[in-house]
Amino acid sequence: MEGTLERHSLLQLGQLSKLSFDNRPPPSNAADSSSELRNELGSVGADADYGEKEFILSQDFFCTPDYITPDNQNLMNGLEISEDYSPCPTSPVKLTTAKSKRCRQDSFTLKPSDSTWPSKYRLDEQENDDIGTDEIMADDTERTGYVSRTAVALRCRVMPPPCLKNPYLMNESDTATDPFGYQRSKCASFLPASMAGDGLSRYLTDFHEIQQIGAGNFSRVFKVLKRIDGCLYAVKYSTRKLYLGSERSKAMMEVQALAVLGFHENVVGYYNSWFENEQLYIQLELCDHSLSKKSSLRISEREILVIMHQIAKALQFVHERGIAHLDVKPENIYIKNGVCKLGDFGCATRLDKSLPVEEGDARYMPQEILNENYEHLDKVDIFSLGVTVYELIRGSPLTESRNKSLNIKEGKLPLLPGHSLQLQQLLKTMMDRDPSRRPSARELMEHPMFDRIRD
Ligand SMILES: Nc1ncnc2c1ncn2[C@@H]1O[C@H](COP(=O)(O)OP(=O)(O)OP(=O)(O)O)[C@@H](O)[C@H]1O
Ligand SMILES: [Mg+2]
Repeated sequence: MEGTLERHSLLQLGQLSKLSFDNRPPPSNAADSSSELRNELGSVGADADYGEKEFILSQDFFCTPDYITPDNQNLMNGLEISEDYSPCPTSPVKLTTAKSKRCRQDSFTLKPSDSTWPSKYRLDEQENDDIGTDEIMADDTERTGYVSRTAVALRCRVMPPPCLKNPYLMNESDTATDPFGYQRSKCASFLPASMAGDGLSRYLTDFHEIQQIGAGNFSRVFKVLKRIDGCLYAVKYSTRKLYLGSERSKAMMEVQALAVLGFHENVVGYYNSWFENEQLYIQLELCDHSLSKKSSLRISEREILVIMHQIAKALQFVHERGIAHLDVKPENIYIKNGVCKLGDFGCATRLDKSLPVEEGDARYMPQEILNENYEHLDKVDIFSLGVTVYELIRGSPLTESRNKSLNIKEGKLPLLPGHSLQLQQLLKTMMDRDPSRRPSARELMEHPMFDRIRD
C-alpha cells in the first residue's frame, strides 16, 4: 500500500517512467513491448507489477479523465490535436512514458464538452477486446479526443464478477440464486452483459437483475442481487432520460433527502445512487411489497394501529430532520418482515420552505396544499397518513371520485362500522381541514390509543 501511494505521488511528479521501467529489461522489439504493456494492464502475466495495477485501476477504471494540468504545455504540441477536438488536459507523465498506449483509432471518443457525463463515453467498436500489438502505435495524431488509453483497455476487459454467496446470511431465502450462476460470469459474453445504452453499465456490472417488483409514474423498480456481496436489494431507476441539469437536480433531491436522513427502521434504507445513461439509479433496501397490496385485504384494528404507529414514528424522524415527505400513501409504504417502511422520497422537501414544493398524489393531499398554502408541511404528511389509514380500513383503493375525496378534504369522514370510536376520532383530527389542529407526528406517537399495541 505504501509502495502504491509512493508510486502515485511519484507519478504526480512525473516520474512514472523511472518507476515503471527501472527494474525491467528494455523491450527488444514491438512484440516484447506489447506483452509488457499487457502486463502493465494486469491482463496477463503472473509477475505483473501489482502496485502499478492497483494504481491504474484506482485512477482509470471508470475512465475518469485526468485533469492534471501539464507543467509543460508544449508536451501537447507533439500530438497535433485539432482545435475542434482538443483533449482534456493530461498529466505529462502519461504522454511521455512507454505506458502510453494508443487509443484504438475511432474506438473511443470523448468530446471535451461532454466530459461531465460518463454516458457520453462511446465505445463504438467492441468486437475484439483483446489487446494486440497492432494497438501500439507511436503516432497519436489521429486521436479525436482524450480518454486515458489504459482506461480504454481496462474497460474493454471489465467483466461482471460472479454472483457470490454471502456466508453471513442466516436465512437461505435471503439469497437469490443466480440462474446463470458462476457459469454466467465465466462465459464469453461479459462485455455485452455489462454494456448498455451508451457505454459500460455500472448497474449490469455490479448487479444481477432478478425481476421487476414495482413501477411508479417515473420509475421502475427491480429486485437485484449484488454480485460482490451476495445480498438482495431494490434498484429504482428513472424511466425518463434526464438530459437537463435541472431535471437531474430535481431527481437527485430524492437521494439527497434519503442520504441526509440516514438509518431508521421505518424508513426504507438507502445505499447508493449514480447516473447512468442519463438515468438516475438508486440502490435501496429490498422490501417485500407495498401496503397497497394490503388495501384489498381486511385488516384488523390492531394491524391498523401498528401500521399507523410505525409510520408516525417514521414521520417524526423525518420531520425532526426538517424534511416533509409530501407523498404518504399506501404505494409508498413498504413492508419488510412485517415492519412498515416509508419509501419514495421523490416529493420530499424542506419544512422551512427553502426548497420548491411538489405535492404528491392529489388524492391524499389536504386542501391547503392544493391551494398552495405551504405553512404546515409536516401536517400535510399527517393528513395523508389519515387518508392512507382510512383507505386501509375501507379495504379498497380510493377512487378518483371527486365528491368522496372532497368530503375527506373537508374533514367529513364517513363512519367506519366495526372500528372503535377512538380510532375514528383520531382519524378525524388527523384529517382536520385546519392543519394547525392536526396532531404532530410526535403527538400522534404519544396518543393513548397506541397503549393497546405497546409492549
Ligand atoms: N425498496 C423497495 N422494495 C420493494 N419494493 C419497492 C421498493 N421501492 C419501490 N418499490 C415498489 O415500486 C413501486 C414504485 O416505486 P416508487 O414509488 O419509489 O416509484 P415512483 O416512480 O417514485 O412512484 P410515484 O408514481 O409514486 O411517483 C412502489 O410502489 C413499490 O411497490
Ligand atoms: Mg411511489
